[in-house]
Amino acid sequence: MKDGCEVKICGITNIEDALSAAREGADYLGVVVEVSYSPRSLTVEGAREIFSRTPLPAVALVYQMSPERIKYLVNSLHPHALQFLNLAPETITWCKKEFTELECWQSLHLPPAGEGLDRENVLAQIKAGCEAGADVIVLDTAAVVGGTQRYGGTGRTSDWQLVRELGVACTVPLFLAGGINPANVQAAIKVVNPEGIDLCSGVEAQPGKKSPDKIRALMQAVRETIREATSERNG
Ligand SMILES: O=C(O)c1ccccc1NCC(=O)[C@H](O)[C@H](O)COP(=O)(O)O
Repeated sequence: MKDGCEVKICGITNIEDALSAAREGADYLGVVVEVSYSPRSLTVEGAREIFSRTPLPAVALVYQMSPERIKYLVNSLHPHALQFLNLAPETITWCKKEFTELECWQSLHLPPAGEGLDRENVLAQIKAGCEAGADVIVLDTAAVVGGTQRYGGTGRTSDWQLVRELGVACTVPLFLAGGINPANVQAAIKVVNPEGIDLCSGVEAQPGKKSPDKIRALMQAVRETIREATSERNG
């Protein structure tokens, strides 16, 4: 088990939730920006208060955004990182040249646990993201929710044993996402041993609104898992 596990609380839609994530000790927050299929999506203008007031490094999640709009977003919000929801090796390479301080995170999607997976295809995507210069690979679950195919915020877990195996191909930090909540986070960390976890619906009171109590319970469980692993390692 690694020495720690970073936590990104994603799908933040308001400054109160951003401050609550910071208070409870999260490492990053994520804001979905101009992604039409997300119920948690904000416009660049609507996200301004969160990015300007949060004490945490803030990640802007985008889907097929044009280079012009990316420039506008970066110059308006000054995010710590852009997270690409579609496989975007060329955009990552361009961003790293254009904005030298900006981190680029790449989301990749797996089916829910128990559904078939094209292993070689996922490995090729991990390789493409890493070679393009991604700073972090996020392995998330894609699933049909309410009759619609969704690429994030599904509340569904993937096959974590498989994620652990696929993660070996990552030459950059791996974050696990998809269906993580206070009740299963210990198992998620123990099975996958990721550098970080990324979660959204598992700490919500209702869609789009976080529960401070759930964030606290999640963070306590993460700390407990790391503490146990450290004391086991030290005998
Ligand atoms: O949260 C959303 O609504 C969302 C929609 C479309 C793409 C990404 C989205 N969220 C991004 C995240 O990074 C979530 O933390 C990740 O998908 C895990 O979500 P969940 O299964 O709800 O924990």
